[in-house]
Amino acid sequence: MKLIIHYLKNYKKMFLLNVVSVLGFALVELGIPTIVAQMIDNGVNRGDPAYIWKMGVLIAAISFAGVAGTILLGYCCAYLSTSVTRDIRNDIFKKTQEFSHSEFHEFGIASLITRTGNDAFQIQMFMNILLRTALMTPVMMIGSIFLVLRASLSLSVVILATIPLIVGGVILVARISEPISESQQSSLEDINRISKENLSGIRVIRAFTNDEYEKKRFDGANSSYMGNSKKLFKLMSVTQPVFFLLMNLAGMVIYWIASIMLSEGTLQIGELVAFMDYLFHVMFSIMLFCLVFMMYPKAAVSAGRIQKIFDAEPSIKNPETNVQSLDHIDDIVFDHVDFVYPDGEEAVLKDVSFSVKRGETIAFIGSTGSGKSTLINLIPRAYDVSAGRVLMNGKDIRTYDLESLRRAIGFIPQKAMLFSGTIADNLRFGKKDATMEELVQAAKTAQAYDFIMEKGGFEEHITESATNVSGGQRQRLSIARALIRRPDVYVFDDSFSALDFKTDAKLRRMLKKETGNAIVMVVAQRISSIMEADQIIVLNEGSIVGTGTHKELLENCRIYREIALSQLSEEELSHA
Ligand SMILES: Nc1ncnc2c1ncn2[C@@H]1O[C@H](COP(=O)(O)OP(=O)(O)OP(=O)(O)O)[C@@H](O)[C@H]1O
Repeated sequence: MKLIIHYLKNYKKMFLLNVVSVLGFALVELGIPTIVAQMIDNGVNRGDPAYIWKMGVLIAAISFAGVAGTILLGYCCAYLSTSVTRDIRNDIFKKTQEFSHSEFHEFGIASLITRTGNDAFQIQMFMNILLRTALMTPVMMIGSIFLVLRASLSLSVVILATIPLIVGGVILVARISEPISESQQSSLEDINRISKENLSGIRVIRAFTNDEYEKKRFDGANSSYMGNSKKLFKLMSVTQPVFFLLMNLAGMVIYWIASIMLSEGTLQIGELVAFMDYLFHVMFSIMLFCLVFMMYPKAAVSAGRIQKIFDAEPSIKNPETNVQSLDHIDDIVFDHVDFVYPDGEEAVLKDVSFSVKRGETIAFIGSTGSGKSTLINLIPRAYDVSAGRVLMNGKDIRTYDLESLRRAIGFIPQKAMLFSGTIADNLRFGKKDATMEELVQAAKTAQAYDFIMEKGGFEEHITESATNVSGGQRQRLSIARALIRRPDVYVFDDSFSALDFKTDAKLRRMLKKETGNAIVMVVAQRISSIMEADQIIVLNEGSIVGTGTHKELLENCRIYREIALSQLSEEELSHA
């Protein structure tokens, strides 16, 4: 509720209109039975057609006002519920943009998608009912109970005795349904996660003929969702008839008492008609109240899950005071850096120190899992160091404005990620206003120009998940995308791995010219990709075990020599 009220504050005028339409609606609904009662008792019973006509016209006029009020109410509810849901979705998206890797890891992508889609939708449904009924129910209930009491005190006793039974039942149903709703949402999350994994990994699944296993896995999650939904439906299907039964029993008792009162002359027929109308309104209000109450647990679970996103504090953020913009990067220094993943126990990087300055190329090599990607991920602050410091221009990178820091870095990730759209759109992701000349130049340097032309040019479409380009083509496009930015620092995280040796060599030669005055940081598995670097760092289990040029390392670093020997012939090595 706190979440909904918070967002409703932005729509005060519309909310006020909603309140007015509710009051109008209630006035009409409660006014008509009183007029009908007078029409029967003073017009029909006394045979006064003029009075009947007068009252008839009044009822028609009020009914029209009622219709207008109902339409207005529907409009206000739809407007408010859809607008608030849109705002919630926008804010979830905005918030997740601030998340660092840790928060994505903590929530999980499938869960974030479910929260943005289904959870927000649950709130929309709930709000729609809430806005119709939350205001109307108390007004109608209080108004009709007052009128019922005024019409006949003895008949009212029956209604007043029924209300606590219904309200108690509603509270019980809500208590039972809350944990079921929670499990239902989490099984929906499992369905989303498995679907996502299956659809994006369909080739691997087929190659390993795991279709059956995956079908079972999906069926498991789907059946669990069905089981929870069935429990909720069962609960509702028992609840509604029980409520109706209670209402009908109350109605029967009322008719029985009323028949005695009519025969004694203590009740008039018009009063009975009005009374039954009020009774209907009391019961109808309670029914609506029940509906809100039954939807509440589901919406509360969804709101709680969304609130958790809003409450999550991004672990990487701008400094609170003295934020400095980083307009250029002259050097990068790692000063005794240690790093432990948030959910890890052991340090993945241990006492790592090195420095690199403009115009230099530094390379990182080491066995898989030695910490190369982790190390370079510290540069754009995907994570922050656990101990030590990363310095740029002599200052800790945590003192710089995060956006300006990331703008100065051209990061080419291990897994090349392209977006659906044209090739030009993807390249301009690096620089929105890049000219065609800039696109061509970057594509040529990244050795992508020829295949772009073969594919039909820069306006050719990249499909979802970039399935219409090969792994090597994806890598070259993501290199071109970074080149367009002309950043101060290039970070290549194993970005040449899918290229053949010839293209790799040609690309590096072209890159050298393009990146001349920048800092270039390269992670690679191939010695040939890094042997010309000014400085090579050899990592082993998170620690630096060698630093130097290719030649120096061949002489004094055993691990480097072993890697080199496994890839190059003695002859190639002797020419190094
Ligand atoms: N998000 C994470 N959470 C916890 N541990 C992680 C995470 N990412 C990586 N690791 C662990 O950190 C260590 C270093 O991983 P990293 O990816 O940096 O190695 P790498 O040298 O780049 O390996 P590769 O050459 O295979 O890419 C590994 O033991 C890995 O399991």
